[in-house]
Amino acid sequence: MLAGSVGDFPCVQPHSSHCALRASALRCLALAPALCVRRAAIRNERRLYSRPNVRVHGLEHEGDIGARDPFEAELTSNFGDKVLGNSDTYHIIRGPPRLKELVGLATKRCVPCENGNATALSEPEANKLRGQTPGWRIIHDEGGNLVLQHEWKVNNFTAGLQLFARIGAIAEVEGHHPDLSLENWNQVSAKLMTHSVGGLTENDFILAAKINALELSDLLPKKKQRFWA
Ligand SMILES: C[C@H](O)[C@H](O)[C@H]1CNC2=NC(N)=NC(=O)C2=N1
Repeated sequence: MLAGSVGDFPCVQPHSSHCALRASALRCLALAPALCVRRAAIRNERRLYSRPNVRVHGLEHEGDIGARDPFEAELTSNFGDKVLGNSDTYHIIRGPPRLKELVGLATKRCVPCENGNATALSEPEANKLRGQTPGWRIIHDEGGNLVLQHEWKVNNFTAGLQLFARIGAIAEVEGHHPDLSLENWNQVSAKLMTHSVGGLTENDFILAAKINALELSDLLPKKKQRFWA
């Protein structure tokens, strides 16, 4: 009575459907281990492919897709100016999407600083604001005053003049103006300082952030997008 396949088991009840039910239940039981193994394999496969295996700073953050706020050390170390390889490659550290709208420098307006109410920022204060204006660096002019500078290599001389025009339009709206130069036909430089104060004020960083928000891709050579985090 015990030998053979499931179908050989005698039906102990006269009612044939009960017998069929019992036989199919036994068949399922017999198949269960194989089904369990298969289902576990599918689950495992899905688990492996459903979580992006993203490595951030040598750690594996499951589900973390990458962008993060800059660390304090990166901000104060002008990280953006010291990247390896192509030093003028854009490394955009993306904060939470609404951060810029709420508190970003680009949303602020320059304030008139003729009435002596503005004072020049100290170098540490300037360095802190510089962290919000990637691509700009702080240099000293011949008088030792702090200046915020950005250089672009544009496609051609005409692109340089167009870049002047786009920067000039913002400067006129804000009532705050950079010193612009176009040399060697495709090297544009913008230097920002608050002349009435003889140093850097928040106005300079606001204008720099607004210039950073300009769409300039049509004026600049295509560059390889590099991501670091
Ligand atoms: C009257 C006018 O608003 C002032 O002269 C503005 C014009 N643009 C300016 N631009 C800059 N960079 N510094 C200034 O002090 C300044 N002053």
